[in-house]
Amino acid sequence: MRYGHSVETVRRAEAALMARVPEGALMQRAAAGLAGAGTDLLGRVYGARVAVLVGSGANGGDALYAAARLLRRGAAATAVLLNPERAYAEGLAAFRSAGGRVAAADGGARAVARADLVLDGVTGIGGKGGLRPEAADLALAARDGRGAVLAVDLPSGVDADTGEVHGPAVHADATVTFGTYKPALLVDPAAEFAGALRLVDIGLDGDLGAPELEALQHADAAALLPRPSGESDKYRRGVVGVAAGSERYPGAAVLAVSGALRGGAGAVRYAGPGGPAVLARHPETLVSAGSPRAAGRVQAWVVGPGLGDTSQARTAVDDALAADVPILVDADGLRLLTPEAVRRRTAATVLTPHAGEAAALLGWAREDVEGRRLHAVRELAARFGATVLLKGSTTLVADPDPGRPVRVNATGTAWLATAGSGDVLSGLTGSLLAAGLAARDAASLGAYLHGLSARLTPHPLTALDLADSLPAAWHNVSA
Ligand SMILES: NC(=O)C1=CN([C@@H]2O[C@H](COP(=O)(O)OP(=O)(O)OC[C@H]3O[C@@H](n4cnc5c(N)ncnc54)[C@H](OP(=O)(O)O)[C@@H]3O)[C@@H](O)[C@H]2O)[C@@H](O)CC1
Ligand SMILES: Nc1ncnc2c1ncn2[C@@H]1O[C@H](COP(=O)(O)OP(=O)(O)O)[C@@H](O)[C@H]1O
Ligand SMILES: [K+]
Repeated sequence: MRYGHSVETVRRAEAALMARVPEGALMQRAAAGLAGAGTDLLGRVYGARVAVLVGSGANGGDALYAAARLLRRGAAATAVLLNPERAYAEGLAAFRSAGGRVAAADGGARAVARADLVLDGVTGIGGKGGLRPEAADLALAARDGRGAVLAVDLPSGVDADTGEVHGPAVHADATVTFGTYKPALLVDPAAEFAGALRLVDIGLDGDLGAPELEALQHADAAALLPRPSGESDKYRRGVVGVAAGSERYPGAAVLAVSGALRGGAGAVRYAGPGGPAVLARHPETLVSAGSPRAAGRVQAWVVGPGLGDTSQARTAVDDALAADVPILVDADGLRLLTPEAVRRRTAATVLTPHAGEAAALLGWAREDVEGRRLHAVRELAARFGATVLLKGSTTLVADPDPGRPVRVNATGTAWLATAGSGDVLSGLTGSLLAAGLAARDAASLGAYLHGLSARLTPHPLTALDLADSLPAAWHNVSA
């Protein structure tokens, strides 16, 4: 598992560790990691030009010490001090004694424009609000300059805990972060500013408390994959019901079923008007034309993709909500439910909105959901008392228990932004529910396999291609 911790947790761990190690040791560990990453970006340090953006906190101190290391290896470095009286004094002294220059008050942008490498040490976990104007100007100069931009701990200007970005921020090619990931490095829009991530171990692990965020890694996904055993038969493996598609949108039924068939359940029952289209593509499906209540027993229902808003659609949603098995509600299904109906349920409910659907459920503007994804997904989970998978450039899974870390999916790719790929995800995740996974595991494993499958599919991909690559994603995870 990869973890993201809040600023408060990091500060507490840092204080506990600092009490046990010599003064300055953590900053030296940070600076060594940073100089290593800078070296990798530069390729050749000797003769390279480095610009160092220095705010008035320890983030600037890290950058100055790292630049001192690069100076000793033959680089030329210029520091741009945002607040000359308050730059990290010991770091500045080390930088100067290694031969570093300080830019004149108006020479910062020029130093940045000419640099091969820009070290962004304006703000780290101490940053508050959007960048101030002078810092914002330097962030823009770094973006427009020719050199690589390496952010120290976080790209300056992003909100460490929420992943929100208010105004200009440094757009980094890479970020070196210390001790643990911060939520902003894993959640858009901030994560977009961070570039490639490198975690430097500064010895914080033992002192870190509970994380805010966690991201499945291959081994975690492998451990969750349902596998048939000697005692398995198709019913014991779990049967997933799919109530999706309509006369108008029969394709959604086909796509949801194609995901469901590759999710580990032993059988897929389809209930609704899309039966002929489903059978034409997937003859192994158990098809009935009526509502979920009239279909046979299942261990989980998927309801919503392409349902429309007819009375038949409403009945399908009501039936699924009334079933005493885990359900996943997506797309049109989300428009047809109320928080009360979801809260009344005793079995698990997974809601899978994209930003527009989440906005409608919350009564927010879509941009607010996209700008405040962590807040939105937590708020939805709390209001509905359900597990919520919020789709988009970052996929997040929040549990109704607010004490549990939000899961963030690291496998996604923008190639997933293709019509019908969400239907495949619904079927897949519902199938994992039917196979017996807990709601947050099913949702986060579903997102993991879905993203991985997109990476294994030649581009540009279609939703059906994506479903066809799911077995390869399973194999990739379990190999
Ligand atoms: N955790 C650890 O274990 C370790 C942490 N380490 C490092 O320490 C960093 C945290 O250092 P920190 O606490 O000194 O705060 P930091 O991020 O430098 O920024 C604060 C300064 O920025 C300013 N400022 C604020 N907002 C601003 C804005 N919008 N626009 C412009 N300026 C703004 C604000 O200035 P002021 O408001 O006071 O004028 C304040 O002085 C951490 O990220 C990591 O790099 C490592 O050394 C290794 C061990
Ligand atoms: N920019 C992006 N980066 C990564 N994944 C994306 C991006 N845009 C969309 N996705 C993913 O693509 C899928 C789209 O689902 P959805 O919005 O329900 O589309 P549809 O209704 O057409 O099936 C989701 O899994 C979502 O997370
Ligand atoms: K920074």
